[in-house]
Amino acid sequence: MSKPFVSIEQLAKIYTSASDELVVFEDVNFGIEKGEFVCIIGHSGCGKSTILNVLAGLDMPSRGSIIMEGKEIRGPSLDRGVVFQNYSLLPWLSTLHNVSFGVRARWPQWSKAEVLEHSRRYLEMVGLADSLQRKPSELSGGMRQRVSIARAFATSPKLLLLDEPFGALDALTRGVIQDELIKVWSETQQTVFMITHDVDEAILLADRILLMSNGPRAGVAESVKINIPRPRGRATIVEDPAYYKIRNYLVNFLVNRSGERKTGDSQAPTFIDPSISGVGNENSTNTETAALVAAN
Ligand SMILES: Nc1ncnc2c1ncn2[C@@H]1O[C@H](COP(=O)(O)OP(=O)(O)OP(=O)(O)O)[C@@H](O)[C@H]1O
Repeated sequence: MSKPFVSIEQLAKIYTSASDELVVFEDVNFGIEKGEFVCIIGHSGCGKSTILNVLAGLDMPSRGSIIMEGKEIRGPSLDRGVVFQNYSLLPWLSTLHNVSFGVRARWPQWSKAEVLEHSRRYLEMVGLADSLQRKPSELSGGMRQRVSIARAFATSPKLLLLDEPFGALDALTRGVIQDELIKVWSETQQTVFMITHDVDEAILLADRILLMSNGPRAGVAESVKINIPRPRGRATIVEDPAYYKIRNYLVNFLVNRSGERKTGDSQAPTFIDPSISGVGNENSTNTETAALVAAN
């Protein structure tokens, strides 16, 4: 069988001190297909950001490797774009130049006009056409995160890594930017790996959700297929018959099963399709439980 676009193989992260050894996660194996939107969910400290940082080339695993298009990831590259929760914009540059900075680095042969036109187009997609000349300090948190998203997509990375990009935003802004992310993603069909603590956000955005067991010695326990048809919208997705089955399944895992240890974990995570009859009928529909999980 051919390898997926990105292949995470036997990944482990271990911190050692003079007196102690912390195995954050081990035997992590999964693949990401080209054009796929994959979300990863798990309780705090299980190692989600570490996995994302290894994918970005910003951290090294203690064991195992990540192979992208046949080549091992060993450092940062323009092939991989990252959006962090804290925006990380350059404060002295305007909105437009925060985006064009990356675009110019990506396509050095382009003329200045081409670079600016391309950057402007992505800022328009996220609703910032009227704020091109503003500095980050003159933007709200939501607007700053839109700039980060435009900047990441504008350089057309082969893999886009989103580390809880909406974690610091209020619920209303978060919803609007989720819609914008869906719009940009459906226009570009880029491959996305995203960390979120929000079960509803993951169902809205993902083709597949990876569920991590708790650390230490965390692992990717299950891979949950989200077969709700696209386009998806926040208002309409709840009407899909599969929605609550999937949601219940995820909440049940996080509340009741994420602490379970699997033995012989070295294989791919169990593949689950909660829309199939008999799967995901756990009784945990209430919003409070989901909010609790989202906050953890
Ligand atoms: N330099 C370090 N030395 C020791 N332990 C570390 C170091 N960096 C991270 N850790 C530990 O690694 C674990 C995983 O951290 P990571 O940030 O990847 O988790 P996470 O799942 O993304 O958490 P959260 O959801 O809270 O962001 C944590 O327990 C953290 O304390």
